[in-house]
Amino acid sequence: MSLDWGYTDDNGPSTWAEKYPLAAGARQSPVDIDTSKATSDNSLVDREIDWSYPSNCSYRIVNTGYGWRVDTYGDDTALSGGPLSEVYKLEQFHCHWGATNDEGSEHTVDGKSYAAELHLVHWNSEKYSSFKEAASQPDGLAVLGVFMEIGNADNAELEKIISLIPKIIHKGQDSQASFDLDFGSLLPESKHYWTYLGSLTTPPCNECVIWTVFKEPITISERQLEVFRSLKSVGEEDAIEPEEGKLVKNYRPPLPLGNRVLRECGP
Ligand SMILES: Cc1cc(=S)c(O)co1
Ligand SMILES: [Zn+2]
Repeated sequence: MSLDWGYTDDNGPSTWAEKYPLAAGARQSPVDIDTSKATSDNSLVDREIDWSYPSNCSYRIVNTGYGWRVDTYGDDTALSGGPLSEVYKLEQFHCHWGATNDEGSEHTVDGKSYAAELHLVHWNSEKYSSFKEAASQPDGLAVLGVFMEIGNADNAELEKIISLIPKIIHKGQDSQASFDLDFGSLLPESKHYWTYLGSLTTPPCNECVIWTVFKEPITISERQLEVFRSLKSVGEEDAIEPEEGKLVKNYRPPLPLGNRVLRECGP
Protein backbone atom coordinates (compact mmCIF):
# COMPACT_ATOMS: atom_id res chain seq x y z
CA MET A 1 0.00 0.00 0.00
CA SER A 2 1.61 3.26 -1.06
CA LEU A 3 1.49 6.37 1.15
CA ASP A 4 -1.43 8.72 0.47
CA TRP A 5 0.96 11.63 0.40
CA GLY A 6 4.41 12.24 -1.01
CA TYR A 7 6.45 14.70 -3.06
CA THR A 8 5.19 14.18 -6.60
CA ASP A 9 2.96 16.64 -8.47
CA ASP A 10 -0.18 14.70 -7.63
CA ASN A 11 0.47 13.91 -3.94
CA GLY A 12 2.96 16.59 -2.92
CA PRO A 13 2.92 19.34 -0.26
CA SER A 14 0.34 21.50 -2.07
CA THR A 15 -2.20 18.63 -1.78
CA TRP A 16 -1.54 17.54 1.82
CA ALA A 17 -4.19 19.75 3.45
CA GLU A 18 -6.93 17.87 1.59
CA LYS A 19 -6.34 14.79 3.74
CA TYR A 20 -4.35 16.36 6.59
CA PRO A 21 -6.11 19.60 7.58
CA LEU A 22 -3.40 20.55 10.11
CA ALA A 23 -1.10 21.16 7.12
CA ALA A 24 -3.10 24.37 6.53
CA GLY A 25 -2.46 25.67 10.07
CA ALA A 26 -0.79 28.91 11.13
CA ARG A 27 2.11 27.20 12.97
CA GLN A 28 3.53 25.13 10.13
CA SER A 29 7.10 24.17 9.24
CA PRO A 30 9.42 24.70 7.55
CA VAL A 31 9.71 28.47 7.19
CA ASP A 32 12.05 30.82 5.41
CA ILE A 33 14.35 32.26 8.08
CA ASP A 34 14.30 36.00 7.37
CA THR A 35 17.40 36.95 9.33
CA SER A 36 16.24 40.58 9.56
CA LYS A 37 13.24 39.40 11.62
CA ALA A 38 15.27 37.36 14.13
CA THR A 39 15.37 38.78 17.66
CA SER A 40 18.08 38.06 20.23
CA ASP A 41 17.00 36.70 23.58
CA ASN A 42 19.36 36.58 26.57
CA SER A 43 17.47 33.65 28.08
CA LEU A 44 18.78 31.55 25.18
CA VAL A 45 22.32 32.57 26.05
CA ASP A 46 21.87 32.05 29.80
CA ARG A 47 20.74 28.42 29.29
CA GLU A 48 23.08 27.08 26.59
CA ILE A 49 21.50 24.34 24.52
CA ASP A 50 23.06 21.02 25.49
CA TRP A 51 22.84 17.45 24.25
CA SER A 52 24.17 14.03 25.12
CA TYR A 53 23.88 11.01 22.82
CA PRO A 54 25.64 7.70 23.51
CA SER A 55 27.40 6.62 20.32
CA ASN A 56 25.53 3.29 20.33
CA CYS A 57 21.96 4.62 20.68
CA SER A 58 20.96 3.84 17.05
CA TYR A 59 19.40 0.45 16.39
CA ARG A 60 17.49 0.42 13.11
CA ILE A 61 17.34 2.16 9.75
CA VAL A 62 14.13 2.02 7.73
CA ASN A 63 12.88 3.20 4.36
CA THR A 64 9.67 5.02 5.29
CA GLY A 65 8.61 5.55 1.69
CA TYR A 66 9.53 9.23 2.02
CA GLY A 67 13.14 8.86 3.11
CA TRP A 68 15.45 7.00 5.46
CA ARG A 69 14.98 7.12 9.21
CA VAL A 70 17.32 5.89 11.96
CA ASP A 71 15.48 4.83 15.11
CA THR A 72 17.25 5.34 18.43
CA TYR A 73 17.00 4.18 22.03
CA GLY A 74 16.27 7.42 23.86
CA ASP A 75 16.83 6.30 27.45
CA ASP A 76 20.37 7.61 27.80
CA THR A 77 19.98 10.59 25.46
CA ALA A 78 19.18 14.14 26.53
CA LEU A 79 18.54 17.49 24.86
CA SER A 80 17.98 20.49 27.11
CA GLY A 81 18.48 24.24 27.49
CA GLY A 82 18.13 26.93 24.86
CA PRO A 83 14.41 27.24 24.01
CA LEU A 84 13.52 24.08 25.95
CA SER A 85 12.06 24.11 29.47
CA GLU A 86 12.34 20.35 29.96
CA VAL A 87 14.69 17.52 28.97
CA TYR A 88 13.85 15.86 25.65
CA LYS A 89 14.93 12.40 24.52
CA LEU A 90 16.10 11.43 21.01
CA GLU A 91 13.52 9.30 19.16
CA GLN A 92 14.90 9.21 15.62
CA PHE A 93 16.80 11.15 13.01
CA HIS A 94 16.33 11.45 9.26
CA CYS A 95 17.06 13.71 6.34
CA HIS A 96 15.38 15.78 3.62
CA TRP A 97 17.00 16.42 0.22
CA GLY A 98 16.32 17.59 -3.35
CA ALA A 99 16.84 16.42 -6.93
CA THR A 100 19.68 18.92 -7.45
CA ASN A 101 22.12 20.55 -5.05
CA ASP A 102 20.50 23.99 -5.23
CA GLU A 103 17.42 22.71 -3.37
CA GLY A 104 16.73 20.10 -0.71
CA SER A 105 16.69 21.77 2.69
CA GLU A 106 13.27 22.47 4.20
CA HIS A 107 14.15 25.64 6.07
CA THR A 108 15.71 28.35 3.92
CA VAL A 109 17.76 31.34 5.04
CA ASP A 110 16.85 34.64 3.38
CA GLY A 111 15.48 32.53 0.52
CA LYS A 112 18.62 30.38 0.20
CA SER A 113 18.21 26.60 0.16
CA TYR A 114 20.90 24.16 1.21
CA ALA A 115 21.41 20.78 -0.50
CA ALA A 116 19.86 18.81 2.38
CA GLU A 117 18.71 19.09 6.00
CA LEU A 118 19.23 16.61 8.85
CA HIS A 119 16.50 16.41 11.52
CA LEU A 120 17.09 14.99 14.99
CA VAL A 121 13.66 14.40 16.54
CA HIS A 122 13.26 14.45 20.34
CA TRP A 123 10.21 14.23 22.64
CA ASN A 124 9.41 15.79 25.99
CA SER A 125 9.78 12.78 28.26
CA GLU A 126 9.52 14.93 31.40
CA LYS A 127 5.93 15.98 30.69
CA TYR A 128 4.59 13.15 28.51
CA SER A 129 4.65 9.36 28.72
CA SER A 130 5.31 8.54 25.08
CA PHE A 131 6.48 9.98 21.79
CA LYS A 132 2.93 9.51 20.44
CA GLU A 133 1.39 11.49 23.28
CA ALA A 134 4.06 14.19 22.99
CA ALA A 135 3.39 14.56 19.26
CA SER A 136 -0.10 15.82 20.10
CA GLN A 137 1.17 18.57 22.42
CA PRO A 138 2.37 22.11 21.57
CA ASP A 139 5.67 21.55 23.44
CA GLY A 140 5.85 17.83 22.78
CA LEU A 141 8.71 17.59 20.31
CA ALA A 142 12.04 19.32 19.83
CA VAL A 143 13.73 18.96 16.44
CA LEU A 144 17.30 20.02 15.72
CA GLY A 145 17.70 21.07 12.09
CA VAL A 146 21.18 20.88 10.56
CA PHE A 147 21.80 22.24 7.07
CA MET A 148 23.98 20.16 4.77
CA GLU A 149 26.07 21.69 1.99
CA ILE A 150 28.14 19.91 -0.64
CA GLY A 151 31.76 19.34 0.35
CA ASN A 152 34.61 17.66 -1.50
CA ALA A 153 35.16 14.91 1.04
CA ASP A 154 32.73 12.29 2.25
CA ASN A 155 31.28 12.88 5.71
CA ALA A 156 32.73 9.90 7.58
CA GLU A 157 29.94 9.70 10.18
CA LEU A 158 27.21 9.98 7.54
CA GLU A 159 29.00 7.21 5.62
CA LYS A 160 28.06 4.78 8.39
CA ILE A 161 24.39 5.50 7.59
CA ILE A 162 24.89 5.69 3.83
CA SER A 163 26.59 2.28 3.74
CA LEU A 164 23.25 0.76 4.86
CA ILE A 165 21.08 2.49 2.23
CA PRO A 166 21.57 -0.29 -0.39
CA LYS A 167 19.82 -2.65 2.08
CA ILE A 168 16.69 -0.46 2.28
CA ILE A 169 16.19 0.70 -1.30
CA HIS A 170 12.46 -0.11 -1.27
CA LYS A 171 9.71 1.26 0.97
CA GLY A 172 9.19 -0.82 4.08
CA GLN A 173 12.65 -2.40 4.08
CA ASP A 174 14.71 -2.03 7.23
CA SER A 175 18.08 -3.08 8.55
CA GLN A 176 19.86 -3.28 11.88
CA ALA A 177 21.80 -0.07 12.47
CA SER A 178 24.10 -0.83 15.37
CA PHE A 179 26.91 1.45 14.32
CA ASP A 180 28.91 3.64 16.68
CA LEU A 181 27.96 7.16 15.69
CA ASP A 182 29.76 10.29 16.83
CA PHE A 183 26.77 12.64 16.90
CA GLY A 184 29.17 15.50 17.50
CA SER A 185 30.21 15.13 13.87
CA LEU A 186 26.60 15.31 12.70
CA LEU A 187 26.13 18.64 14.46
CA PRO A 188 27.97 21.86 13.61
CA GLU A 189 30.80 23.16 15.77
CA SER A 190 28.97 26.41 16.38
CA LYS A 191 25.95 26.31 18.69
CA HIS A 192 24.50 29.43 17.09
CA TYR A 193 20.89 28.85 15.96
CA TRP A 194 17.46 30.22 15.20
CA THR A 195 14.42 28.93 17.10
CA TYR A 196 10.65 29.19 16.59
CA LEU A 197 7.45 27.22 17.23
CA GLY A 198 6.40 25.00 14.32
CA SER A 199 5.27 21.59 13.17
CA LEU A 200 6.23 18.25 11.72
CA THR A 201 7.17 18.85 8.08
CA THR A 202 5.36 15.70 6.94
CA PRO A 203 1.74 14.66 7.38
CA PRO A 204 -0.08 14.79 9.73
CA CYS A 205 1.91 18.07 10.24
CA ASN A 206 1.12 18.25 13.97
CA GLU A 207 1.94 21.68 15.43
CA CYS A 208 3.99 20.18 18.24
CA VAL A 209 7.60 21.13 17.48
CA ILE A 210 9.98 23.55 19.14
CA TRP A 211 12.44 24.05 16.26
CA THR A 212 16.15 24.76 16.66
CA VAL A 213 17.88 25.33 13.30
CA PHE A 214 21.65 25.68 13.47
CA LYS A 215 23.22 28.51 11.51
CA GLU A 216 26.36 26.59 10.51
CA PRO A 217 25.96 23.75 7.99
CA ILE A 218 27.77 20.42 7.99
CA THR A 219 29.09 18.95 4.72
CA ILE A 220 28.06 15.95 2.65
CA SER A 221 29.64 14.81 -0.61
CA GLU A 222 27.80 14.74 -3.94
CA ARG A 223 28.29 10.97 -4.05
CA GLN A 224 26.73 10.54 -0.63
CA LEU A 225 23.74 12.68 -1.62
CA GLU A 226 23.29 10.59 -4.77
CA VAL A 227 22.95 7.51 -2.55
CA PHE A 228 20.05 9.22 -0.73
CA ARG A 229 18.43 9.86 -4.12
CA SER A 230 18.68 6.15 -4.98
CA LEU A 231 16.04 5.29 -2.37
CA LYS A 232 12.61 4.35 -3.71
CA SER A 233 9.20 5.45 -2.45
CA VAL A 234 7.61 2.19 -3.60
CA GLY A 235 7.82 -1.34 -2.28
CA GLU A 236 9.87 -4.06 -4.01
CA GLU A 237 6.65 -5.61 -5.33
CA ASP A 238 5.39 -2.24 -6.65
CA ALA A 239 8.22 -1.05 -8.83
CA ILE A 240 7.63 -1.75 -12.52
CA GLU A 241 10.18 0.52 -14.21
CA PRO A 242 13.75 0.69 -12.83
CA GLU A 243 13.49 4.48 -12.60
CA GLU A 244 9.97 4.46 -11.08
CA GLY A 245 9.46 5.79 -7.57
CA LYS A 246 12.96 7.16 -7.05
CA LEU A 247 13.01 9.44 -4.00
CA VAL A 248 14.96 12.23 -5.67
CA LYS A 249 13.37 14.82 -3.39
CA ASN A 250 11.52 14.77 -0.09
CA TYR A 251 11.45 18.36 1.17
CA ARG A 252 8.46 20.56 1.97
CA PRO A 253 8.78 24.15 0.76
CA PRO A 254 8.57 26.93 3.38
CA LEU A 255 5.26 28.10 4.88
CA PRO A 256 4.56 31.62 6.21
CA LEU A 257 6.07 32.50 9.59
CA GLY A 258 3.03 34.73 10.13
CA ASN A 259 3.01 36.43 13.52
CA ARG A 260 5.31 33.86 15.13
CA VAL A 261 8.42 35.08 16.92
CA LEU A 262 11.77 34.05 15.41
CA ARG A 263 14.55 34.16 18.00
CA GLU A 264 18.26 33.66 17.54
CA CYS A 265 21.17 32.69 19.75
CA GLY A 266 24.50 33.88 18.50
CA PRO A 267 25.42 36.20 15.63
C1 LIG B 1 8.30 13.09 13.63
C2 LIG B 1 8.76 13.64 12.33
C3 LIG B 1 9.41 14.86 12.25
C4 LIG B 1 9.85 15.33 11.01
S1 LIG B 1 10.65 16.80 10.83
C5 LIG B 1 9.64 14.57 9.87
O1 LIG B 1 10.10 15.02 8.68
C6 LIG B 1 8.97 13.38 10.01
O2 LIG B 1 8.54 12.93 11.23
ZN1 LIG C 1 12.00 16.10 9.04
